[in-house]
Amino acid sequence: MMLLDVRNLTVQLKTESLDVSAIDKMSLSMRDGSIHALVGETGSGKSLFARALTGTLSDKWHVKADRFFWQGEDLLRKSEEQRRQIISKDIAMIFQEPKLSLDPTARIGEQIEEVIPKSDFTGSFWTRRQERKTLVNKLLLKVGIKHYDFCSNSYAHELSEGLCQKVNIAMAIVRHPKLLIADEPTDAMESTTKIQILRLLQKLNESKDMSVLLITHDLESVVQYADEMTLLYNGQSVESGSVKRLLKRPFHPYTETLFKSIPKFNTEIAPKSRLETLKGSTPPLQHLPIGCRLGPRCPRAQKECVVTPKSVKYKGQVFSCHYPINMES
Ligand SMILES: Nc1ncnc2c1ncn2[C@@H]1O[C@H](COP(=O)(O)OP(=O)(O)OP(=O)(O)O)[C@@H](O)[C@H]1O
Repeated sequence: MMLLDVRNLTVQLKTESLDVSAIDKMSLSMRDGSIHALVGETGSGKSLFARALTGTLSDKWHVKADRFFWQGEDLLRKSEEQRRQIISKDIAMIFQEPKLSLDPTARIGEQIEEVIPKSDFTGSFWTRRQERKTLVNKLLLKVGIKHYDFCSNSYAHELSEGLCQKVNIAMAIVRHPKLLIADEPTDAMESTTKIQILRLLQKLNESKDMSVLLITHDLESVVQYADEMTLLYNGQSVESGSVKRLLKRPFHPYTETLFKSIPKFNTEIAPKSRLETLKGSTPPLQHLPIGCRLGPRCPRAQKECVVTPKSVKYKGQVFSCHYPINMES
């Protein structure tokens, strides 16, 4: 079943000097129980998309979409309040820089206790204190923290980044969300900690049947941990589909270049030769090209590319390009 189906989501920034679509008709469909990666260079709009989904953008951003289905339910037909209730019950989010998400003035245990729903406490008033402690310890154990007493008695600054991210995950799963949005959860972490966090998310996905939207620019993690991916360039969805298929046969030239820019995925490259990259750099929000935003950097761009390409579904993948590659095979 489809967990999430968003079509043509646009996020506009309207100020006195600027009126621009930071996200331009982006679509994303996610299967229930999957790990879906949302991939894109820095500034491509990954976090904006996540915040638009969860309704946490400020008033200067204007969000509209043609379709927003959650577990088969049309959320666009609901009132804002109903939408907020559904989303806050079913979707949780963790962020990069895990220490900043925690309160520096409270011990970890106290912070976790605060997010445990009252309905989880079943004992009498006199046993509450012990019950709270047991629930906190159980949660910490669930995210792989064996020294739970030490952890719950500490402040965020006394713990490592990896431990703080595990605490954030513990707090996020306390209400058993259907979807966990992990916004660059391992950014700037050293590789062993990064693997621990990604494995934990994978384990929770398998054991708790919790879907994960993994926001990242790290393609190696995507290939290892995600089932499906959506690739974003400058606020436009480029291509989406199963990670394995996209790696094997991308239809969009941007997807191909991105995979080829990583030596591990570019087996044809001769020793000491240059890795493939696109010329130029991503334009700022104030100077976005019209039509396909990759146009000025794309080796296959032609006149037609000044018109935004429509999404095409082909062999299980969805891509937006006037001149796709690998179509004949
Ligand atoms: N509060 C804001 N005010 C103005 N522009 C913003 C704001 N937040 C984001 N943007 C712009 O919106 C675009 C998308 O930003 P976003 O943070 O979603 O990118 P991202 O893909 O998540 O990048 P990163 O990987 O660096 O987190 C960027 O051009 C960014 O400069």
